[in-house]
Amino acid sequence: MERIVPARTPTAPASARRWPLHGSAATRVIEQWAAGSLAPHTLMQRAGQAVARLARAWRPHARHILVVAGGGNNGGDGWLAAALLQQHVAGLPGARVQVWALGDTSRQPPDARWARAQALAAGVEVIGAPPAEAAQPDVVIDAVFGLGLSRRVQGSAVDAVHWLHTCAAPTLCVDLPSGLDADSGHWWVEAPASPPAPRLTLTLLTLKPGLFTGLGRACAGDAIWFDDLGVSPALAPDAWLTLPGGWPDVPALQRAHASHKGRRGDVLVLGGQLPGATGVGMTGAAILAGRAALRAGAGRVYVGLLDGGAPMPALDTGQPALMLRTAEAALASSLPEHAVVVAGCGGGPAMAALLPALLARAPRLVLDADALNALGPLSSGTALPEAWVQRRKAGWHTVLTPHPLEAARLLGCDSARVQADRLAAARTLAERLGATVALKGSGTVIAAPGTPPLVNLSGDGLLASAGTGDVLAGLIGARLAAADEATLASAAARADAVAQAVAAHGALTASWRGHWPPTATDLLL
Ligand SMILES: NC(=O)C1=CN([C@@H]2O[C@H](COP(=O)(O)OP(=O)(O)OC[C@H]3O[C@@H](n4cnc5c(N)ncnc54)[C@H](OP(=O)(O)O)[C@@H]3O)[C@@H](O)[C@H]2O)[C@@H](O)CC1
Ligand SMILES: Nc1ncnc2c1ncn2[C@@H]1O[C@H](COP(=O)(O)OP(=O)(O)O)[C@@H](O)[C@H]1O
Repeated sequence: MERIVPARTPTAPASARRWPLHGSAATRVIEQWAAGSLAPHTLMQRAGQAVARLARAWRPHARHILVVAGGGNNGGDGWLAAALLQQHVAGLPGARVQVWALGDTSRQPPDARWARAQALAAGVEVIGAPPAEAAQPDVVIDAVFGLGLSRRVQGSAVDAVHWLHTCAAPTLCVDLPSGLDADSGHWWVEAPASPPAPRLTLTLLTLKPGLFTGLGRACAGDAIWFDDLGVSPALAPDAWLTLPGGWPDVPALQRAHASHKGRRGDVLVLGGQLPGATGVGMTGAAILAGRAALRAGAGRVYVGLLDGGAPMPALDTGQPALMLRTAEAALASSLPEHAVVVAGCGGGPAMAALLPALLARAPRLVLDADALNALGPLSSGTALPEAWVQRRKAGWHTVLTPHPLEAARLLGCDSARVQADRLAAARTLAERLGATVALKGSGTVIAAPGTPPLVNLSGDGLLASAGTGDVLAGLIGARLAAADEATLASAAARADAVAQAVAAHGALTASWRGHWPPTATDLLL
């Protein structure tokens, strides 16, 4: 059994911290393959044992244990855990193991029927409704739905799932929090996704993508544990969960004595509309991206501001090393050809006019915010603009960093649709544009053509404030600027590089100990 969340900060090389993610279809194949080579009920026995072991380790003094068991094999895991916990607490004062049984037991699959028989033989108490408020259990085990849920919850299970998500007792979820879609992190029931009590999830056999993106992290609780039930899946993963370290590599920079700023890579940020005639300024966004690129080790960082008729600031007093200029001046130079261009942060509508030149000139281009909005819908029914075709032919690198609404605009749908299947949304955009896509949010998904997507493990809700996306864009710019062309040769390598920057960005809040949540500027201190 391994704890995946909270993650330990990696010190190992980039590839050391990655775990295969298998969706429901792949997990079924693995389950069938394993079940075929093991004695009957072995997998469920191992699953029930793992659940009981973790429940005891987490709440060693629990005497009143409630298992909420559904009608399928997820419920089976719960029934077996109840049998084992009953044996453990039997004879202790106040001991009580109850199973709130849902579903039609006459339709239980064979493994679950066997597990239920074990529990009844062990003497667990079966109940048909939740315990009264006054008799709150010390710990609850959520075994209503696991892998078998792929549509809206119906019937009596609705109330049970709602109860589970509002009850005040610590809750251990078996395989998946009931209500969560294993593949997408979509939530299939009307109930608060963030429960009030401490909870953890023990996922079994495989790690499922839905636990780590969308609403997965919010529903799964403070910790996610994994038990492979002794089975090593010989099946290619649908995606990878990543926590790459190794960047920025400060010791390597210290060792590079003969280095100079020209070797560390240049970044040009284009955006940051100044408050001109419209009175609306977004200069800070470009400054944040520039500061982040500099902080992360880029040798020279230029910020080209969209002037909008307002006077240019002479410098960024917080980071005077940033070289400020107008966007026009930046574009009149050769910077777009040789620097990594990060375009769009606070760019406003003026970004649209600059975009064609950037697409045609910048071999390494990161498109964020208003640069994405300026792209317009790139729905599959229409031909891609010629500039995209040419970029692909030339093997140029484009990174898109949409948040869900920006992704929805690009896909011509709404953000709920994007959030309902973040992996699919990121993959679609990446394949369509031949680009690397970082779909931001809880569990940022990094997708590139022809390679399984990556789901980032670092970061948390402390990042949910204005400007943190600009910081990420700057970090990605710096990461690309640090790479020589050979190391970005494949789509998978480019995705890895972007994933390193996303992981470093998420890690910025991990050590935050301030009284207040950090602002985007605080992240760069
Ligand atoms: N076999 C083994 O040895 C191992 C199994 N393992 C465990 O099995 C789990 C998968 O079990 P599973 O395939 O039986 O699915 P599960 O999550 O229990 O759901 C099925 C039940 O839910 C019901 N139901 C579904 N949708 C519904 C809805 N919308 N609204 C209402 N009801 C709905 C459905 O009812 P039905 O659709 O049949 O009417 C049925 O009763 C997996 O997550 C893991 O915990 C692992 O430990 C490995 C070893
Ligand atoms: N709950 C969360 N968990 C992890 N990361 C988050 C969460 N909320 C926001 N973030 C991250 O914060 C950043 C916000 O970016 P964005 O929405 O573009 O903000 P802005 O445009 O104001 O800079 C993204 O990198 C996103 O992944």
